Amino acid sequence: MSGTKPRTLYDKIFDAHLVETLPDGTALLYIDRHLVHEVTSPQAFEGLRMAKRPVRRLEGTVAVVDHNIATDASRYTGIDDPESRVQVETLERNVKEFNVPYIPLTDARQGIVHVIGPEQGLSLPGMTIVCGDSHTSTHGALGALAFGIGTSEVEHVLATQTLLQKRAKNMRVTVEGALPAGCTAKDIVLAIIGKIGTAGGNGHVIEYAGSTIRALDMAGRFSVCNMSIEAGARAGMIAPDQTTFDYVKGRPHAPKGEYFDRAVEWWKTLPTDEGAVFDKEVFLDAAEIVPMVSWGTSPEDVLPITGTVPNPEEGADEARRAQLRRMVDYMGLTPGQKLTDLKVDVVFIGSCTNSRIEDMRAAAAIARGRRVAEGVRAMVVPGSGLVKLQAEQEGLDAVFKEAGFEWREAGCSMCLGMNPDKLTPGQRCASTSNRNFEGRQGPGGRTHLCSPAMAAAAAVTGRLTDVREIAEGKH
Ligand SMILES: CC(C)[C@H](C(=O)O)[C@@H](O)C(=O)O
Ligand code: SF4
Repeated sequence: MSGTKPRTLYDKIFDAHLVETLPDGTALLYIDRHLVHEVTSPQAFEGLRMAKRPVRRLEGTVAVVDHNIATDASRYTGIDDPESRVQVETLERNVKEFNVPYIPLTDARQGIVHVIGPEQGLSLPGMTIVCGDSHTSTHGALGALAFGIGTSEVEHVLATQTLLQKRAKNMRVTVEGALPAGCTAKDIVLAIIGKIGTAGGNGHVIEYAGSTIRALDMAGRFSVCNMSIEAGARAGMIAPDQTTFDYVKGRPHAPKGEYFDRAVEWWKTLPTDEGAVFDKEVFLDAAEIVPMVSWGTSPEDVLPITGTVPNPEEGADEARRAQLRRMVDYMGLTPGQKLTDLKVDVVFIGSCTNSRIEDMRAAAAIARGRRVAEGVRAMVVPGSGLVKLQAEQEGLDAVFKEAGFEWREAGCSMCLGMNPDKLTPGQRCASTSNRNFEGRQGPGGRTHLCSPAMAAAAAVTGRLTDVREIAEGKH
């Protein structure tokens, strides 16, 4: 502990969970919540089995399937792909054998691990939260320390409920001012990564601060923290405030009554102290943010939708020029081409970045009374069964279906090519997910990351579109 020295949100949660510091300076941290999915857990359970160890703290652990499952009715009749099938069946066997709490496919609460954690109140402010998944940073939006771990660490947490960690450096990204029309949390985080690059957060935990961040609802905060890993950071966090407490209150696993009030008292002590020093600080003026879209194959290769495809020959050095040439080629682009001239084949609205009810509403607002353009496949994939139910209660499914969108079951879906929802080679997709790597949505697929409203706009016009034109009645 650092006595009266002003501390950051990250330092406070880290210190509160410190079991001991090893001679080499590595910290042993207590882990409050361990989320488990089918991709990164098989060898971890196998390790326990071989060592004849039980899961140390069952009530701190919860498992769900999300990556490998289909998002149509075929999900209930078995998985065709052998690798996917083995992963799902293995998880189901493991949770039975080890008694781990499990949310099965047939349960309305099933969904993407980073959507259901907060939704169920399993992820709470002040917690340490881990999962064998890089986008665990999402949960940091609650004012928690949440990060992805590798499979051997999954085994360590299962066995001991602790984790060995090196303390990260503190970085603060401050965004100030009112968000311009047509812009969302997704545009904020794409703009941040565009500015600091995919290595900008290396070795750091990012705290997002400033009036623009404070004004975001929880869904927006999850979107921002979700992509911290795309900026190279270990985790992303936002200080808990009234927005957080209101979100958490009444959730199934959140503390109740007097316990909730006591928890809030502690949560209120977590925000970074006045005078705490950050190792790195970045500032953004919200007024400069415009609806963003990625054009290349890395999340830092983003541009305002009003932009044009860069000319690789203008790259700073030969390495960058070669990289730009490759991206332009892979993405099937011509330098100087207007981004709004790019025709899309597929639109994907979903993923742990943008599949909450607020995202569904934002996309539906654009879809309402319009039609998906000829030849475009547009799919909407809610992040959980409960998001799906809520959207249906609000009539959003009808809005989407009338407009020609597919309305699917919850899962990771086309965010990554691990289940039947895939792009075919050469297909161009406007996607609300978080990664645009080569082949990410299927071999040869071309991904353009954007917000739900921007993705819906692309669906109805058939090309990348400035959502502000829709608001102006141009489409
Ligand atoms: C499958 C899993 C390990 C992976 C991750 O860690 O992020 C996936 O969720 C992803 O988004 O690429
Ligand atoms: S939705 Fe995408 S990013 Fe999120 S956990 Fe699933 S595969 Fe990973």
